[in-house]
Amino acid sequence: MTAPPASRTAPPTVSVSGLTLRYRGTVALDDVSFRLGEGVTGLLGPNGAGKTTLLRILATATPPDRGALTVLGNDPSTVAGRQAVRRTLGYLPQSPGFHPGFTAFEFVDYVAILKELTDRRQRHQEVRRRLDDVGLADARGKRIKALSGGMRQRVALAAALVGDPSFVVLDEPTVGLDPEQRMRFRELIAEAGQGRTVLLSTHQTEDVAMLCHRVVVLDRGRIRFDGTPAELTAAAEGRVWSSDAKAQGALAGWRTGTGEFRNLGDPPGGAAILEPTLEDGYLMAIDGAAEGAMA
Ligand SMILES: Nc1ncnc2c1ncn2[C@@H]1O[C@H](COP(=O)(O)OP(=O)(O)OP(=O)(O)O)[C@@H](O)[C@H]1O
Repeated sequence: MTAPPASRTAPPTVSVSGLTLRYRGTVALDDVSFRLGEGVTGLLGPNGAGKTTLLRILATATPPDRGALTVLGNDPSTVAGRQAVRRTLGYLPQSPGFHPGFTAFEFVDYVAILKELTDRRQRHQEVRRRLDDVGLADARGKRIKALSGGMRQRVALAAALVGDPSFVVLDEPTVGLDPEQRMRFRELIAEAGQGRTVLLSTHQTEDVAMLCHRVVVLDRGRIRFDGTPAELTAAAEGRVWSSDAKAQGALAGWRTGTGEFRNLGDPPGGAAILEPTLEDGYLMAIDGAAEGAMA
């Protein structure tokens, strides 16, 4: 886990209050409020929790039905505010929507043009720099359709970081990557978090444990936890135990490689208590089982 940035006491970059959004009958976000400052914050939640919806609102791609949002003091509900937010924003969406015929350079350059980097020479320099940073210096001229999944993700990250945005929104950037690529991505995201506000949506609790100074857990459109990864892990303290057979009444329990069962929930008296992991804390949060510690 990275140390909290020194500027944590600085005013928040992003402030969200009472965000609510429905899709016909589905409440995707229900009265969501939080603040983000410098550094990498993880956003964890199961499928359908509302993560992408929240990120799309933060990236000004979708307006909320209700609630207020400010990014570096700008209000995206006005046209001028939206433009100001977009100038300070880097967004890696869940499906980056590449034009497969574009080269890596052309795609990042296209995003740089949308970000209003008008001076051609400076823009091209910036595009080369971002592609170099993600290790794609030799693949600049390659067509996106000829790149591997991991390389495409790196192009998408270069596009998110072009123009040096202050606020970076990453929607599951490590999905589908092999362990080595994920490690490389962690380095890049940690670097991106230096001096910037980064919100990282992921299903990987390991990514959060290794990268984030803070974690927000979203489930069924509501925030279930907001704190440090250590606090989320501590929420499962005394709630994980081992047994020879699957424990009755456990929230979750599975046989591990040693043949013993690892159980999560309310342990029986005398149970062999195990050290919790961040994933245990996360599972408790989404089961609403550790209510005292939850938001
Ligand atoms: N365009 C849409 N029309 C109708 N319902 C939608 C739409 N987009 C999302 N939803 C619903 O809103 C809820 C939140 O979806 P969202 O994609 O934000 O979740 P998520 O946490 O990003 O999920 P995942 O981890 O699977 O990507 C889900 O119930 C989803 O089915």
